[in-house]
Formats: sequence, C-alpha cells, structure tokens
Amino acid sequence: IEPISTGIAMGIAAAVTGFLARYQNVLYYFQECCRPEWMSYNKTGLEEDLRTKLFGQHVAARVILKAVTGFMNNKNPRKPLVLSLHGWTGTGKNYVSQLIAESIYCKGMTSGFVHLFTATAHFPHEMHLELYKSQLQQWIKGNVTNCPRSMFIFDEMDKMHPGLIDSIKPYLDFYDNLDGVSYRQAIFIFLSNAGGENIVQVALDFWTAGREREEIELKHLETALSLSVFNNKNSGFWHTSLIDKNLVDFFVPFLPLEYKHVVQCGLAEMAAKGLTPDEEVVDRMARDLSFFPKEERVFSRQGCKIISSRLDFYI
Ligand SMILES: Nc1ncnc2c1ncn2[C@@H]1O[C@H](COP(=O)(O)OP(=O)(O)OP(=O)(O)O)[C@@H](O)[C@H]1O
Repeated sequence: IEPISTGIAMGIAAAVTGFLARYQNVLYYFQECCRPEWMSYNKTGLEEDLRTKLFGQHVAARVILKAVTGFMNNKNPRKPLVLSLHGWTGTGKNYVSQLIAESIYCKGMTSGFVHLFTATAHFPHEMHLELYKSQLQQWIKGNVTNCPRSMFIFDEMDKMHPGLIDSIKPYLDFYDNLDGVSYRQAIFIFLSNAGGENIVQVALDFWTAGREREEIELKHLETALSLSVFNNKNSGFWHTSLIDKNLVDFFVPFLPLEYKHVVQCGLAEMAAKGLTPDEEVVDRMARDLSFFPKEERVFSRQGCKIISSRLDFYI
C-alpha cells in the first residue's frame, strides 16, 4: 500500500506544481513583471516614432536613437545609460522620454518600472534635503533590485538641489555592483531648460545666415551646451561631478520649434483628440501664439506645450 500512496502523493505534488507553474505563467501574462514579455526594445518602433511623431528635432532624434539602441543591444554595459536632455520649454523633452519608455516597456510611461520625478513637486523643500536624499536612494536601490531594467526620469533637473544630484551619483557610475546591486541595466534621463538660451542662439544664427535648420549638427550645439551647462555656477550640474566623472553619456540638445512645427503639433493633437485634422483651425490657433524675434516671428515661445489646451478654443 505504501508505494501506492507515495505514488499518489507524488502525482498530486506534480499536478499542483504543474498547475502553479501554468498559473504563474498566466499571471505573468496579465500582470506586469520584470520579464522580456513586458520589456523588450523595439528599435524600429522608436525610429518610426521619432521620425513621424517628433517634429523639428533632427539632432535630438539622431542622438537618442543611437544612444538607446547602442545601450539596449549591449548585453554587458559597463554603466547605466545616462541621457541629459536640454532645451527651451515645450520642445519635446518629456515627450521623447515617453517615446523611449514606450519603445522598451509594453506599458510605456504607466509601467511600474518607469519612475518620474519632478524637482519642484517631489523635492520642494531644501530643509528636507537629507530626508529626500535617503528616500531617493532607497527608491532607486529598491526598484533596481526588483528589476534591473528600470528607468528613472528626473524633470526640472536644473531646479534640483546639487546635494540631491550628488546623492544619486554612485548609481550612475562604472561600479560592478553597489551593496550587491548592479545598476548597469538601468536608464537615467535628466530633463532641463539649462542651455536652452544658447541652443536658441545657435538656431537664430543659422536662421539669420539664411542656412537651413537641418544643417544644424550636434557639433554646432555642443559648444553652446558646454558654455551654459558646464560653466554655469547656478546650474545643478556645475556643483556636482557628473560631468567631471563623465557620468552623463549623451547631452541631447532640443531646438526651438518654428511655426510649421507648431502647426504639425496642432494637427497631431486634433487627431489625438479623435477629430479630423483641420489646417485652417490649427493655423488660426498658431497665429495667436507668441513667437520671437518679435518682428520675424520665427520661434515659438512655448514650443508645443500649450497647444492641447489652446486648440479647444478654436475647434
Ligand atoms: N518636438 C515636438 N514634436 C511633437 N510634439 C511635441 C514636440 N514638443 C512638444 N510636443 C508636444 O507638446 C507637449 C509638451 O511638450 P514636452 O512636455 O515634451 O515639453 P518639454 O520640452 O518637456 O517642456 P518643459 O521644459 O517645459 O518641461 C508634448 O506632450 C507633445 O504633445
């Protein structure tokens, strides 16, 4: 009798294990988890999105595609990917972060592995700096332990306390692991308006000289960025050794948007609202926006930022 009952018990155990394994697989299917089913890089998708959805940012689009593809295809990166996006307001920095997130995580920005921090909202009071530091470090460590392929986006980086930037520095570095956790698969994206004025100046110089916007290359903007971001005593970066230690892999400049880009944004926004894109409506809206220089009205002051709300008045 004993071998029979042992056999039955083993049979039941195998059935239960099989059921649990299948149940687990079903669960993985429905509930986001740190597995390739939920996060695999779609280069073609990102390329297509940058080409068709991001307007007027040929330099940024090129750098981002190269940077993200290189990193995601590298099985053994030596450090996490650190991108620093710079530019005037409403030029697409947050939007690009969203496109990057969508190219990696099935759930895009709503993924539990994508974390967005806004300096003024999450770290508003300088007197709580020490608390913010330890909370932020714990948050990063906990989340990377849970899933190495985590993404952290820091908006308003130029308003972030230098001490707080310093506190995340170890996670951006070339360490094999820190307290048993490896950060090499993680992605950090910093967004700021720092350098925006100088980028605008380069775009203006090209325009004044009658040169095409598409002729602007990364090399033309790098000097502008280095002058404003690296040498500016008020810029958060200046106080930290992010730059000295080469922890930022790519500085990505965003150009100021022109009238035609604002129109493109307006048409895309109408489509997103489920309306038939109407150039006449969008044109009326774009004409009422503010552009500079005052006379020539070349660059949009707010970029595409207020288009979504403005459009409602013209529909
Ligand atoms: N270059 C662009 N191409 C397409 N849409 C854009 C572009 N720039 C901005 N938009 C649209 O405007 C919205 C606001 O832009 P976004 O938040 O990305 O600007 P930002 O550069 O991050 O500005 P800020 O520095 O003020 O945070 C986006 O969600 C997107 O719909």
